[in-house]
Amino acid sequence: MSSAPAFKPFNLALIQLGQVGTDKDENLRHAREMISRAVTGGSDAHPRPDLVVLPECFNSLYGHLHFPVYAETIGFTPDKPYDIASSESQTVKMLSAAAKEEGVWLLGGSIPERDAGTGKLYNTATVYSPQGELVATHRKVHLFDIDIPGKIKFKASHLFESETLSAGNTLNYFDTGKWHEFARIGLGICYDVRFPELAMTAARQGSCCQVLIYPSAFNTTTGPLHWELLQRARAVDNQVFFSMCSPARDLKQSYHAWGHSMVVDPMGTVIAEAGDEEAIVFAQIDPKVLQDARAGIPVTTQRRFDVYPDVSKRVL
Ligand SMILES: O=C(O)CCC(=O)C(=O)O
Repeated sequence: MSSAPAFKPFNLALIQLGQVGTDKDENLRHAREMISRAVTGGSDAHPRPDLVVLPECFNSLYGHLHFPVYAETIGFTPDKPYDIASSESQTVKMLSAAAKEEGVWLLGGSIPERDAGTGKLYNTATVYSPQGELVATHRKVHLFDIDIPGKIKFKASHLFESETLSAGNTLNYFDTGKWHEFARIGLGICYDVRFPELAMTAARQGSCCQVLIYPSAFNTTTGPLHWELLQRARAVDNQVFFSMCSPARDLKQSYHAWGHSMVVDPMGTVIAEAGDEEAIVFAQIDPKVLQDARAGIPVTTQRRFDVYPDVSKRVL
């Protein structure tokens, strides 16, 4: 079991990125520009962010036909230093430089990744320290294959993720250690939010994350139904901060993202939310809200593992 990590107030910025098109260089250029804007765009109401987040699949069009074309080899091994200079990934190099130049923690959304050993493709999130180190990755664990008759069919359509992607098989978090330690942050990607066990394991005794952040890209069918509901549910049932960062909606592309990048506090209150256009959403994360939620509604000490199993028992 991990010891309880530090949790201090910090500022979060979600980039609801627009203009993601066919040109990867242009996608990266625009993302870089928006990272700068997020860092300098604070105000009295929204102080300079400590952590900036990009959405799912931010350097590529979304869909299984695009993943092999845009995929990059990352080659990250947990607990081993990663050499950015010899990375084969153009996107990793850009994100590392951006984090270092801006002096900010960066959860660099997700990108299609090709594993150098197996050749398999993954939907992978990467995280950078303000020194530009690649400190964590998360390969999407649950692939997005759904079929709602008459509404939306990703199964066997050009968007069906498992046509080309493989599922990750590890749970991941990162600590904002060293010179400015503020939280332990659990990772997931989009459809992962539908599986409460993943959030539960990250938030509870396995790792004690206080904040869970999932780069995402819901759509205009399931977005209005479940986007907010799922985030508030994961926040309340684990008494943690929960956030998903979406691309902006672009009706010129075949995939219409829902937008509404959001931050929810441990009581289930939506404390920040975008519309559907390009935007930067700022939120102040206050540990006292988590402490008060857990003190006032002490489900943590009231669970009845003599009646039902503790499914979060696995230690990350
Ligand atoms: O779960 C949903 O409704 C949407 C999931 C999704 O868009 C994704 O995983 O990319």
